[in-house]
Amino acid sequence: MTDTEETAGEAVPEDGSLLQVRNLTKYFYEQDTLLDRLFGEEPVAVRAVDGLDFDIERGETLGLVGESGCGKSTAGETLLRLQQPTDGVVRFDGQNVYELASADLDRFRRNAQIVFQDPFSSLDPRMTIGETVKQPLDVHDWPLSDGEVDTEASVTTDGIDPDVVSVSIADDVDKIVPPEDGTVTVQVEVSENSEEGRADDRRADDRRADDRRADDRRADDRRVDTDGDVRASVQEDLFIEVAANGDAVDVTVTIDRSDDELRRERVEWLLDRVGLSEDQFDRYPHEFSGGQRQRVGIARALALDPEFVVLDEPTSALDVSVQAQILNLLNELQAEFGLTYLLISHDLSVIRHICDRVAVMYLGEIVEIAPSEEIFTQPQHPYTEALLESVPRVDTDERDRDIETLSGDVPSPRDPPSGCRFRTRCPVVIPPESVDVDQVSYRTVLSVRDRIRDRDIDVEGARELVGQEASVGNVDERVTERILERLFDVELPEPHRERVKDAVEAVVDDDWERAESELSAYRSICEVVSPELHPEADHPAACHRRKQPSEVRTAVENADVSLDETNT
Ligand SMILES: Nc1ncnc2c1ncn2[C@@H]1O[C@H](COP(=O)(O)OP(=O)(O)OP(=O)(O)O)[C@@H](O)[C@H]1O
Repeated sequence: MTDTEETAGEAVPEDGSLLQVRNLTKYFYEQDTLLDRLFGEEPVAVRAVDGLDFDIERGETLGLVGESGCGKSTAGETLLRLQQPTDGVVRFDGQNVYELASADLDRFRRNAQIVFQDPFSSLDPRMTIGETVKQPLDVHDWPLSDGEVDTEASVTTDGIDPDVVSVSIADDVDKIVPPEDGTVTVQVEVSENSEEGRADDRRADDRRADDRRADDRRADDRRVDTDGDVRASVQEDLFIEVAANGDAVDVTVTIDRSDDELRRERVEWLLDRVGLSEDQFDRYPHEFSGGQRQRVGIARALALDPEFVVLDEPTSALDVSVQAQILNLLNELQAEFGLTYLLISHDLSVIRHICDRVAVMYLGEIVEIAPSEEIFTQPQHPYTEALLESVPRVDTDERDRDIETLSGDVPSPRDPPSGCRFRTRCPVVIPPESVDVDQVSYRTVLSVRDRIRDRDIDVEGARELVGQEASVGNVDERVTERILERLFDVELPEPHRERVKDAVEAVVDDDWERAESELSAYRSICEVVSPELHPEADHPAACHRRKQPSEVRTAVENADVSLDETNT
């Protein structure tokens, strides 16, 4: 059975990972309206996410890093099923999330949440922050009671014959007490009531008259009720009533609050847990700072007690001084609630602060994935090396690294470069064996060649300029020289300058095909074969200079170009 044929109900994780992503692909189609089709326009695919493979272990934080526009947010949203994938499978706890329906889908939606980048626009200004955090609880009808769950009492007695005690537990206590193996067990203690207990009981009665919900609690954090000589207690968030009738003792345990009251209690607890205060429940977002608003966003994401949270640039809209506080909070919450995170960020210093492993993304693809420290100390992909240039150095070894910085913009995902997508900006493109050339000259020749391919050389403009000059001699030769001057400003060594000159002469002759063939010998394996992540490598990098899967090596061998081993 293939991944796509898999049934939603199957819960068979391949290993212990919480999340398994296989070939996750998301294309957006432009020029795809009815009108476009009427006018004969072809749909254009924006390849935002193009075949991602990774796992996230339980309790782990995986970082997804890359420049703006490389597809990080689309990946995060697609794996949460906020966007429909074009292809691929995401298994959460062994289940294919794209095939989930009804109750399974609801469970996934509760279990997998997102914190958005911008705490200013992600909160509704008309809702109080309490309402904002409470909204997912309302939408999912929290707290949930499962009719299949059994309830039972575990009764301990002191001075009371256990045989005379009868305990009734409300069916819906699983809204508060989590079941284990399909059963909720409530610990009930029944004992003789002491003088001290009676006094407490009278005080509790007085308080109950004022506010039963909030104050009916004793110092030992248990709910207590007494009747005559009998005292019964249960965990503090449940309500207990005891009735001593002759020799019989009847104990009833209920929840005693409406769902709405329970939701409010949870929101107050969450606000407190993220460093805000329950008193702020009725305040509006505009009364809060950016950091506080992001705390609200985090409380909201945690409202339904998820296992997995996508953190999409959670600190990039915040002042640097506040960023560390939010990252520390996320760390604490992860430890407290056993959360698993996917942290999306363009900022490697944020990634370093919090991630166990890092996946580096470029133009819709993962180009390197490894434990966080290895990414920072032994980057394998030239793109990762270039990204690291923007991060302040931590130790001397790293300070001494000698790496060229990243130039230019990320190419359009509408028409990504062939082969290695990074090769148009890569400082270490591999030349063919037959071409002995330094990297700067090689990249210069390639850029001339690409302009010839794109017919992007203005011969007429050069002719006009030459026509205005008062020089003598062959016009075409002067036009060629003029174009060469404009195309590059480095001194190209021979024979490369001569070859480029021949190509430009062909352009001036208006023979673009001959021009292309003059430079065809410069074709790099990087533009012919796509490098891949080796599935068995500990630290895979999608670069021809690194260990490649056998199918890539075969494609390289079969290609018309071969790797120059001296450059690897
Ligand atoms: N709805 C859409 N329609 C068409 N193209 C889209 C759509 N959403 C995103 N894209 C394109 O997909 C590519 C990836 O965008 P995405 O927002 O996922 O990148 P990113 O790495 O998260 O960048 P940023 O940090 O700037 O959000 C971009 O080129 C973007 O323009």
